Amino acid sequence: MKKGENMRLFFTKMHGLGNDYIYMDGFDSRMSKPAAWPLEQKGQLAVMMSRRHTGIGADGLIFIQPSEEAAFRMEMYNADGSRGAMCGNGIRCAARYAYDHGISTNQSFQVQTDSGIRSVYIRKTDEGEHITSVRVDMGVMANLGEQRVLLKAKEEWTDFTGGSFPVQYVSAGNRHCIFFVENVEAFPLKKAAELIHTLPGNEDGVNVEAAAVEKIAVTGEKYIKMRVVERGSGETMACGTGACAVTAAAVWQGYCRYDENVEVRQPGGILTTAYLADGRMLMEGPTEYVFEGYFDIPIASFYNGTR
Ligand SMILES: N[C@H](CCC[C@H](N)C(=O)O)C(=O)O
Repeated sequence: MKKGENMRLFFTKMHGLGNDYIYMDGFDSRMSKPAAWPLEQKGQLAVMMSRRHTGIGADGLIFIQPSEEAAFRMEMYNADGSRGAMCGNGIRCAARYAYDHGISTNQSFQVQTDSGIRSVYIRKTDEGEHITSVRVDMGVMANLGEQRVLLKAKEEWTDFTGGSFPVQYVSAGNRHCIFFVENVEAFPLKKAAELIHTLPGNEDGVNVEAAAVEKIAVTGEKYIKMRVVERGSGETMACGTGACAVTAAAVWQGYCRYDENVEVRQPGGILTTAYLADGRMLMEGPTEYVFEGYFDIPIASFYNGTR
């Protein structure tokens, strides 16, 4: 391709609970093998395409790439161009895409991620006509320790008086920091996330959640309410790895039990998780197509990140 020319990039936009990503298919013969593109350019592309006004609009960009170890390899970038190691809503959508496009012909298959191989299962209606959800074995959740953080009320924080909060760090293949709070909606999550990012150990970023374990009044059944400010994407409507991390933390803190299904309710909808006694976390939830199309970028802007 010559300087001054456009490069045409085909994509499919999908979302899981409103956590929306642009998917680019490295198996698609119309594309010039994105697996070979330099990482920096893929990050720049994520920034350009994710912009809500001048791009396609998304929380990030996910490449579905050929793999020697699994049906495909998932390579994810946040909206700010940073690389993400794992994405729970993303892996469900990528798996759904792979099944629908013949990349896997089995309903059960494996996906390679930057934090290891994950097993996925495409669940269908009894007649086998429709896909109802995708379940993922999210692997082992690692306890990265607890900390007490002081959120001081700043003058401009008129709605928040501050306080000292215990937080739980969890790796769900990516890093999470969880505040268990009384009122998830009222908690100043953005401010809390800003503070958490300044603490030692979080230099490379961290996904920050506010969560509460609540009960359905009539049945007494427990569920988790959660909001998230994601590393590299800001506040999103939902986070799959976040739901898993919060479920593990709720079990460690004694709010929930091993081997029980837990509903994690987020602004974008509900995910079901189950923390198995053997340490694995299962996550199941919906996947939706939004639209597909192509994105033309002038080759020059691809190399300097503008559009
Ligand atoms: N939304 C995602 C997480 C994206 C990962 C990310 N923000 C990071 O760790 O850099 C999820 O459903 O799990």
